[in-house]
Amino acid sequence: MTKTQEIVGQQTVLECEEVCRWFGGLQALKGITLTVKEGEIFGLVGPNGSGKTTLVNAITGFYPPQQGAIRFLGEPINGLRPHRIAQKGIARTFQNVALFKGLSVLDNILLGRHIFMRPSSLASLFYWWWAQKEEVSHRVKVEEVIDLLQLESVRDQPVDVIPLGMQKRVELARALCAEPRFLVLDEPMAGMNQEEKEYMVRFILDARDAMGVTMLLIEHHMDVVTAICNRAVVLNNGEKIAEGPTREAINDPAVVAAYIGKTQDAA
Ligand SMILES: Nc1ncnc2c1ncn2[C@@H]1O[C@H](COP(=O)(O)OP(=O)(O)OP(=O)(O)O)[C@@H](O)[C@H]1O
Repeated sequence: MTKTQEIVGQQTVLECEEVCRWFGGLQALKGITLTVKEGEIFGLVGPNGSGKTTLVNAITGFYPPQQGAIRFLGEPINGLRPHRIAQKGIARTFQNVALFKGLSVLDNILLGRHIFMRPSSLASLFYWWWAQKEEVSHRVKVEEVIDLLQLESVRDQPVDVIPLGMQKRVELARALCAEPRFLVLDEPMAGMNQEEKEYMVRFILDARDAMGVTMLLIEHHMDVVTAICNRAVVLNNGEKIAEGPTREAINDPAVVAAYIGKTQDAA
């Protein structure tokens, strides 16, 4: 048994049941059902335009589903605003790097703590001693994550001057600082070279092991998906066409046909 299989628990963290989403006349999700267990790295794959990001946007509240149910730790979350879903323990990274240019790596990571910060800056002004204490606890978590993802050498640099591979790592760090129970990674290796990909794989596994976070991974690099995902679901044209242990799911004849079909369309 591999290390990955050993740490998968029995508790269901995320359930999607018959999730549907339309954009005007286009049905981007056609009744998607899936279940993610505690400790899993769950792969979500499929050709371009198959509905992966739409499903992630449904889970994280950006585009709530118009039909179906999404439950997090048994509690319905569809219909909640994105910030409420984040406060319940779901964090995400974005397909395109979404960092605050001009701010340092450290400040970008600190922003991951915003879900724990109190809304009243007035209270902080009067109770400055209390605010200082709070600031120290945020810093402690941030330092832990900087250490885990080996970002020490770039912590004070503006985020836009560091290489893309590191920017993606900063995004991962910011998401981990929210101490999520469930983390959605939307193409964390896009645009990376082989060496950067290998580093990122290591950091994702380290984060899962050190922080016990369950993950949903969208990824086009099939070598990465087979290496680190316990199970996977494959989408095509908004439908689930395969599901199961990763290697079995992505070698399913329907999946091979879907990818070949896309290649021919593009030719
Ligand atoms: N905001 C939107 N408005 C209109 N159509 C959208 C919107 N978001 C997604 N779509 C459409 O929904 C379908 C699924 O798109 P989605 O981005 O979820 O696919 P994907 O599998 O994530 O693709 P990729 O791998 O290229 O990121 C596509 O046809 C897309 O054009």
